[in-house]
Amino acid sequence: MKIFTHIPYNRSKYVNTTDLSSVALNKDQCFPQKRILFLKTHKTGSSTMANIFFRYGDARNLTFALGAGTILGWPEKFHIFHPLRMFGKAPDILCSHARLNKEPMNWLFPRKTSRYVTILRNPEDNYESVFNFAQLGKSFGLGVALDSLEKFLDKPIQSYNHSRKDMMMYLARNPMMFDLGFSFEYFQNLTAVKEYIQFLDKEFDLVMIMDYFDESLLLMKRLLCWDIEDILYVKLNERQDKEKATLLSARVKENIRRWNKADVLLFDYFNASFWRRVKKEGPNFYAELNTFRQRKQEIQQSCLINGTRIQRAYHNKFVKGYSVRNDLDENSKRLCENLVRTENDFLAYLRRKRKAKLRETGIDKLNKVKNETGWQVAKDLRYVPVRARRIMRKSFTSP
Ligand SMILES: Nc1ncnc2c1ncn2[C@@H]1O[C@H](COP(=O)(O)OS(=O)(=O)O)[C@@H](OP(=O)(O)O)[C@H]1O
Repeated sequence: MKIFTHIPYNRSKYVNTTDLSSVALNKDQCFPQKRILFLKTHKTGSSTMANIFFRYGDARNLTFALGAGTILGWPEKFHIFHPLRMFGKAPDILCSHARLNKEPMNWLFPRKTSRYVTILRNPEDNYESVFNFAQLGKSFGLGVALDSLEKFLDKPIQSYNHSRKDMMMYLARNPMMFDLGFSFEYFQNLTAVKEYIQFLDKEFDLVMIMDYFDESLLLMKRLLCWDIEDILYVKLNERQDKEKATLLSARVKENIRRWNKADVLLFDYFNASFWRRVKKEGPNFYAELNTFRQRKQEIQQSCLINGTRIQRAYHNKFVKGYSVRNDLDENSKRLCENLVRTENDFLAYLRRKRKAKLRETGIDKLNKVKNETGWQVAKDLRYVPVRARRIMRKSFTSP
């Protein structure tokens, strides 16, 4: 069976997209944008997003900013040296967990020629998911049972100990603002929170909302001048039902909001601006949304066997996964497998691909110090020192 109708990308069809400022375009014309910084926030559907970027970039041989693992220096603020070891050329796409740091990011992804995108989720569900994923109950000595969140919120930590070894503790309050580079010391400072949100508004070309994933993707598609085929996806990294606290009481929800007030202000601000933006897109937005949803359903039905299975996402984390149908032609099989590929697996593949590319250019050889055996292997240029007396005599003879 053949599934994907996507016309293979034809580079010559488009002008060089690195600097569009001098290109005159008709009103309806645009060029696919391929230089993207996706600021990956925790538990916001960001792995589903990363999968979209991985597939887009891989198909076009774009370069990714890659770290050694899933993160790029997180929880430290992003620094150029985090992806440096994987450099061959400036990356086209960054979509691994990296904590926002304006200057190095703007240097690596110039604002004029790149698009900045991130994603948020309503703070109640986001925090519940983060708390569970990061096993914060365990870190705070409250166990891993689903009620550990409620217990924690009854008496949350008063001060933060930066020296704790448990990295996930950094997500204990306002996880989205933390990922977006906001510092703890300002978490309880309303003026600072509001100012930082204004800064983020200027820094990002699009802030997606996970709760409206399809609408968000469509806005992104339009911003990046992509095709519907480029934003097809299946939901990745979904917790198993037994790990979800489905019925949070009104009290727990309210406490989540109070404890994560900076995230609440962040979400409310961008949720409102999101809907203003959708409204500006006009009625054809919803027609395209329908087309997208139909196509997404088609792809999911054609690619996957009904139902989910348990899949390892990280070393000790198991999430809902999928099985690809076994009656597909080779090309469709590969595309379907990529659609459901875990982040770690995709990253490992991209690192291998990068390494092979560097080897081709010779760059990786330059970095390697070859094991050398010593100069004794040949004797003809053997070192024979001139004795001091003979040099003296020679240097006094006239030319
Ligand atoms: N498309 C779409 N729509 C709605 N929800 C989605 C989608 N994709 C992922 N998810 C949910 O996002 C949660 C995982 O988020 P991340 O991938 O960002 O997690 S991680 O920080 O990278 O580990 C995880 O939430 P929980 O299941 O509540 O933990 C996923 O179910």
